[in-house]
Amino acid sequence: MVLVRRRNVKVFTFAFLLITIMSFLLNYTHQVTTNTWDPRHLIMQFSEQVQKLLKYPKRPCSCRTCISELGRSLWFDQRFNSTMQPFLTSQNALIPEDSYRWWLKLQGEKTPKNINDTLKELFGIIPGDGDPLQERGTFTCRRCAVVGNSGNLRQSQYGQEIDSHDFVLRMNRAPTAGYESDVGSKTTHHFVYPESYKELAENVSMILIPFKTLDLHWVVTALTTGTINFTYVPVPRKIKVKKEKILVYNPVFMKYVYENWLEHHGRYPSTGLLSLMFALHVCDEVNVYGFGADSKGHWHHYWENNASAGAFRKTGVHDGDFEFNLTLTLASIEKISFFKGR
Ligand SMILES: CC(=O)N[C@H]1[C@H]([C@H](O)[C@H](O)CO)O[C@](OP(=O)(O)OC[C@H]2O[C@@H](n3ccc(N)nc3=O)[C@H](O)[C@@H]2O)(C(=O)O)C[C@@H]1O
Ligand SMILES: CC(=O)N[C@@H]1[C@@H](O[C@@H]2O[C@H](CO)[C@H](O)[C@H](O)[C@H]2O)[C@@H](O)[C@@H](CO)O[C@H]1O
Repeated sequence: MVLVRRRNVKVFTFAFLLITIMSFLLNYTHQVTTNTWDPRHLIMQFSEQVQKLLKYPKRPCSCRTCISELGRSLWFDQRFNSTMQPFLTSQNALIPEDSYRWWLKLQGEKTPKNINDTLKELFGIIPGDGDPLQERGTFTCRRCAVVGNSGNLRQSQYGQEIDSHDFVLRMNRAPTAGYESDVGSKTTHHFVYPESYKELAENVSMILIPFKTLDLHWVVTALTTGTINFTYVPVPRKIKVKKEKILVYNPVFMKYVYENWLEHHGRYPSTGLLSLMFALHVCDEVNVYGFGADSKGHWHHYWENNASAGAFRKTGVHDGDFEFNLTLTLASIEKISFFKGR
């Protein structure tokens, strides 16, 4: 009797362990979705999962390849720093002195307000707890589309494909209405600075890229008193964005992009490069659309004939050629996919 009970306990324990290990391995890639109870099929799946697990003991995502998996390109591994934090939050709002000094020079602000007071005021109004996009609790494959503003999107018919991503990141004055078949209609995150602000749909997260203290202060006033209406050009006094939807790009991350990736080319990174680098650090798969100058090397737009498209080359604020080559290099090592448009 005791012997039979012991054997039952052993069988039960063995079955329990087998089921636990199997379900762990089957869940490991999230790719096994259909359940068939054919034993041969199960054994094959089991051995496939074991092989993957042995090859990549701690995969960060369930995509075919994950951006943050190192060991594919030395060039990439030497530049990519997964500890860098793309968002400025109330938790990391103490900007180190060297980063602050660098950032302060970007637009040569003459009499900046105290940065700590400004951030305290800002995070007293917006939550400052980062973005759920960054929460990596569940083991998934985050597919992101980064959509630049290039005229090469005209007649591209990329719309549906862009909208199929989990996250769609757009920037500056980029419209979708009227251009859906080429650029899509979905936006989850929109990068702006005061001078490029456009009204956003209610469900879109606004990511402010601050290039000066005044930009941070502008968010405060644009949500309250409406007192700032000019920086180096006129800017909107008020913005219609829910406080919970406002996120802030981290100046420390900006410096990292400038040093590690841009290798000090140009005065500071463009919004396109900042968005792309942001995506590399928060997404598992990144597909890039709307990047590429016209035949004169100017940054033409898909929705307008922008007369000042070449201004950045004259002032040297951005090194468009270096940035473009960087994007192509990332594509050549298959860290991103680049869609060149027309
Ligand atoms: C006159 C001027 O200052 N133009 C700048 C404009 C302007 O301030 C905003 O559009 C205002 O809404 O902003 C910029 O950029 P812009 O808004 O033109 O474009 C966003 C990003 O898309 C990529 N791009 C754009 C056009 C093009 N033909 N090829 C591209 O690759 C680039 O990566 C670019 O960064 C900016 O913020 O970076 C950079 C531009 O130089
Ligand atoms: C064309 C140019 O050099 N304009 C600069 C302006 O640069 C723009 O800054 C934007 C952020 O505020 C964004 O980075 C855009 O891509 C840039 O073209 C600023 O540097 C401004 C500061 O006073 O000076 C203008 O001459």
